[in-house]
Amino acid sequence: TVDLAVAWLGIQMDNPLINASGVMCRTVEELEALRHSAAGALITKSCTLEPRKGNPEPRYASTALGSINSMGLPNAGYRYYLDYARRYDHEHGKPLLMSVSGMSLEDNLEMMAAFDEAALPVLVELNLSCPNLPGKPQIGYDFEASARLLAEVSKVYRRPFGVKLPPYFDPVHFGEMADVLDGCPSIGFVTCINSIGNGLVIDLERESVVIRPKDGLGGIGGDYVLPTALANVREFARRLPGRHVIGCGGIRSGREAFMHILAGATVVQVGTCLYEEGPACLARIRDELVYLMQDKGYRTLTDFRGRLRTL
Ligand SMILES: O=C1NC(=O)NC(C(=O)O)N1
Repeated sequence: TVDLAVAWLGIQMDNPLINASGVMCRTVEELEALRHSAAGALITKSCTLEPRKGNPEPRYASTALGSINSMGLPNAGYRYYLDYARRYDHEHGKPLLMSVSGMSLEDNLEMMAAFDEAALPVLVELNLSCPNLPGKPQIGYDFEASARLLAEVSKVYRRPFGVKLPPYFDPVHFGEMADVLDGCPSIGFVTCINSIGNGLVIDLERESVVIRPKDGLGGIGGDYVLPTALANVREFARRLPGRHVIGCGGIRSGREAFMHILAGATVVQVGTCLYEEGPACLARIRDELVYLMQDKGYRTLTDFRGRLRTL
């Protein structure tokens, strides 16, 4: 028999699959559907201080190989998600993670202080990587700003938390961001990766872009991003041995889930595939992972986590 159980950062999951923040997690109805799915845990849509409508539509499109999105952080505001977390049955339910993505340092500090005050048994994932706010850079690409933000947040949020990172594409950058995170003891986990920012998908028949915001630029997800996601998981897992890495990017079957864990991920998040296929994909991916482990003779995730061979 295969055992998919994972215990990390004080939470217990019966399988390593979580939705990627932003997918199927903006409303209580969506979160409840996730809670009743095969997900081992669930995470809320990145919240801002006040509710946001987000970017003008069309702002999401799928392609044969994945997706492009420029949602623009549409969400009900942090109080809505904090309220859901207050009413949540943490004792008997699946672990609840909360994503926070303030529009400014002050907004992030105000929200994180409120989460600290609420003292709920949730894990917070601070989003450093939304690529879709016109005129706003991804904080994760500014190492000083990231270090300052994490130092300030650690003062108002006195428990371990995580960060959602953008993809990096150069060992120098893996090293610089790992140094920033190494210098922040509050960081218990890093989620690699967010979408690959500012891609452009073209509709050949219409000779047009496919989403309205930013003249068609948006975050890329799906099959396109798997190699980049795996590299970021492996590089941060190597550089931050005492922290957990959540793998996200390109998972659509047990095979990619296995690869992320082999590369060092403790647990994984599913985005584009969940958006396109719906919550049933989580049971399918979970079962595929079990069969793959059986074929390979593994009984638990620790039997192969982080054991990617090099040549
Ligand atoms: O962090 C984010 N990543 C994305 O790919 N899209 C959303 C968004 O645009 O809200 N945010």
